[in-house]
Amino acid sequence: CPLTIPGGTRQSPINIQWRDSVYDPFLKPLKISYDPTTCLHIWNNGYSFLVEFDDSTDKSIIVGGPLENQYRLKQFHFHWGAINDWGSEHTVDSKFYPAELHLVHWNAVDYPSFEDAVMEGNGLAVIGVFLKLGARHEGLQTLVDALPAVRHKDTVIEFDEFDPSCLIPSCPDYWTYAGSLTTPPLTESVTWIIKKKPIEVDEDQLEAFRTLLFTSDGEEERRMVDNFRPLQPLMNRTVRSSFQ
Ligand SMILES: NS(=O)(=O)c1ccc(C(=O)NCc2cccc(O)c2)cc1
Ligand SMILES: [Zn+2]
Repeated sequence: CPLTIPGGTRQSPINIQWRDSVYDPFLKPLKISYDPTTCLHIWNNGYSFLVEFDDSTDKSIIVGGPLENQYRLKQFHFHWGAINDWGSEHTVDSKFYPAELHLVHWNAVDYPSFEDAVMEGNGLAVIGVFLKLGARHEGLQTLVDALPAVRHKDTVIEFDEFDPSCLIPSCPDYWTYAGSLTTPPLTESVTWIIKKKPIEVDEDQLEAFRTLLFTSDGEEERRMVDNFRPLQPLMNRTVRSSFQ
């Protein structure tokens, strides 16, 4: 079944060709309501650093946009480059951003667990936010200050009272398309919602991401950079926009 076999028909990331995206007037505004008390910890999983949330209730959810029902926030993480010329997973008109934020949600209405939802075509919804070089981002700084404590793979620290909506641009415009996870198992279960407007972060904040390591304590150090998947073919898909 194409849903679970990578090399399938709806792989991510893709290049978003602005002029080929189709305005869909029936797309609703995306409603985001996160409860900062659901924030649990930050951990370095050897691919990226993730901030994980308690997803045992509907306290932190998104609804609307292209989604049929509400989805629960499970974690967010980033992808970035060794230098500012690349690092994002998606591109816009073939332009890379230096980093990209992914807020990962799962359909707890139709499925009993994240592990089940990840195998279903409508199981996940990921909000993608581009990061561009500019002013220092105060909300991101609380995260950056915690990174030295998760420098090595498989390290974790408690992290609470963080509201990730501070990392999402207020401009409501987004693109959306049917895609997949961008790391193994690459399952084709993601409704992607890519915000049109990037957030601004400064050079020191991007450099802080690059001080993380793919490797565990005691192993030969390998800097955690360029943790983005190559672009995948669009195949028989249309990217819709919520804006004209
Ligand atoms: N970069 S991404 O947002 O596409 C992405 C989001 C989540 C995950 C993820 O949760 N991987 C772990 C996983 C996957 C399938 C089943 C599991 O139990 C865990 C991977 C990539
Ligand atoms: Zn990701």
